Amino acid sequence: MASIPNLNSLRTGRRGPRLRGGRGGRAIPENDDSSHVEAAEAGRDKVIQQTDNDASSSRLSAVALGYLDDPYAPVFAAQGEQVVRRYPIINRGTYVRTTAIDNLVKRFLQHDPNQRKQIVSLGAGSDTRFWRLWTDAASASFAEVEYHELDFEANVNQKRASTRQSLFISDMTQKAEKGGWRYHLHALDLRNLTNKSPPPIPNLDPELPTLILSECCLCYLPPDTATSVLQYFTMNLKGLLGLALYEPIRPLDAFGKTMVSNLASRGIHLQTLQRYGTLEAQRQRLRLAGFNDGQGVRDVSQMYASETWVSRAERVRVERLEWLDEVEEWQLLASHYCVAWGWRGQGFGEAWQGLEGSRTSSEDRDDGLG
Ligand SMILES: C[S@@+](CC[C@H](N)C(=O)[O-])C[C@H]1O[C@@H](n2cnc3c(N)ncnc32)[C@H](O)[C@@H]1O
Repeated sequence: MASIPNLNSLRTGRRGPRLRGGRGGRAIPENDDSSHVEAAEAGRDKVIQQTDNDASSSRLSAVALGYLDDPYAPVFAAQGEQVVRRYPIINRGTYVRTTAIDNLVKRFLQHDPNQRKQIVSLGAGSDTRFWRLWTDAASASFAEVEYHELDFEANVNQKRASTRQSLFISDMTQKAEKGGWRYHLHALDLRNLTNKSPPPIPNLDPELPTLILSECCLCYLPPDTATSVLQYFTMNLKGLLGLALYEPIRPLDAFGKTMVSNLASRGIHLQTLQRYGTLEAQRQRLRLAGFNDGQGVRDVSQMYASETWVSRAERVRVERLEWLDEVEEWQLLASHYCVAWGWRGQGFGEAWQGLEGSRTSSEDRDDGLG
């Protein structure tokens, strides 16, 4: 399998300046080099932080066209951002990805409804799921929830400012709190969770059944770091534990190669894409990271075609929203993204039962695709 350079090996910031041998064996600090490396690293982080603008503008487009019902999305749009109408295949993809993860989360919340639960959203960016779910929960009386969002400080500061400035959001957050739903926003570089002494995540309760979400987040980390981040949670949380992730797959076919090179031209190297490029590799990855009681994975194209994920009525509704004549392109795009889920503990097995439908082994083989 082709490999890409491990950019993380260039990171020196957390270790302090490297030393190199001077004349006579004297060690001198490599300050000049390390400041360049740090600047390059900060630049790469910034590019990754800004990927949230794409997520936010895709969400706005899908909401404006009626794919998603999300009154909270405009609150977190970048200041002055206009709704840019995305291509129909992008809007449909945003719809499937959002509703698929919602489905996994709601099943988790509905299972054993009197049990207090916890959700940890990695790289949450401008995601609005907390408020959307709370609106549902208020009518469906789901369990009490501790909802944690983690992201880089720059993104968290922006989100915190938006939540404070918007009366609508602060009002909903307060109402949610009265109803037992608490929102926690943490500025944290996830890579620091792999340190020997990781920073604490305030109010994270190790005893609660927990669902971890990574919607296009862990894919920006080197695969080993992504695994270590997951292991931080599998080791520190004691009870039921589940993970739902969404990320691109199949980098090796013609479409995949174009996807990789388009991203590279923007300075984005999706580091897990090569290693976890197939459905089976995603399944195995979850197993090895400690979600070893069960795993499931479907690509977005399979999800859209399955009643388990998108009901017939929803498909009819979605297909009336706008004309999509690039059916082949849709299939291609949608087969290059997947949602994977895995768990430890019986409760998740029950909550997520039957989600893969009638999976055949050939569907998972992905031969020639990834
Ligand atoms: C493509 S955005 C997705 C945002 C959101 N999950 C969504 O789907 O709408 C990726 C997010 O992951 C965050 N992220 C990536 N690497 C991270 C890291 N090492 N620590 C914290 N956040 C990270 C980025 O800052 C960004 O907000």
